[in-house]
Amino acid sequence: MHISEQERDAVYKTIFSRRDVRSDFINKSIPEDVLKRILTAAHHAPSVGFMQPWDFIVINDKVTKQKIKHGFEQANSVSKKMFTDDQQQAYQKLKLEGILEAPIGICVTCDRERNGPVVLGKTIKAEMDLYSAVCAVQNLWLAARAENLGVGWVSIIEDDILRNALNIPAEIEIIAYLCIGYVTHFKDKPELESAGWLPRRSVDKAIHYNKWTPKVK
Ligand SMILES: Cc1cc2c(cc1C)N(C[C@H](O)[C@H](O)[C@H](O)COP(=O)(O)O)c1[nH]c(=O)[nH]c(=O)c1N2
Repeated sequence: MHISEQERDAVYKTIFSRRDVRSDFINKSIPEDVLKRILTAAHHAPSVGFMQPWDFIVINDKVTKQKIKHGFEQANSVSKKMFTDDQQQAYQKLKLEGILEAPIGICVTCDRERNGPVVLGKTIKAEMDLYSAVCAVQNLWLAARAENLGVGWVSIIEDDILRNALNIPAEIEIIAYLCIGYVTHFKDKPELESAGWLPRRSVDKAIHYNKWTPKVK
């Protein structure tokens, strides 16, 4: 199947305008068919040995979200103290989640035992199932952007909070908690860039030919 120039441009537009959304969610529900499309896109991610190790828990219950928000708050206050005094000042101004504002949350999990103990492509590097589940997250993130839905990844939370709130057994790995919803707008730049936390690194510094070479940050 040939991809036209216009279709190619739409893919790049989606990639470059995707944002991690925390503060711009609006109170508008996501139609079932739209949700199904983005989850189907996630489900079509590449996976080691075609293992498809992911599951998607859709959270729309307020009490459950409140438990998760509380878990974030606890983890965030611990996290803040890990930074230098100057960084702490900047850190506390950042909004790092939209758990209650987003109409739904999606927890992406990884069943490491799916399809048995020996998996094609995972025989030497056991962590490949986890990376596969992250590929599903990225597919979801981009599909959501193409649907004009914002997504925010919340990783400042202990797994046990999500396990208890969402009934996730110990043998299932937690990959991501995502907040999803329609937004007032998509910001032009990452919030951490606008806030002066870190600049975007030049792509040329990330590209190496033939061997890894140390480069300035
Ligand atoms: C694995 C992982 C985990 C997190 C994130 C991302 C990823 C990939 N990001 C979002 C992150 O800050 C953001 O992607 C970068 O700042 C770049 O911004 P854009 O995504 O381009 O808007 C994120 N953001 C946030 O506000 N709270 C969080 O806990 C996390 N956790």
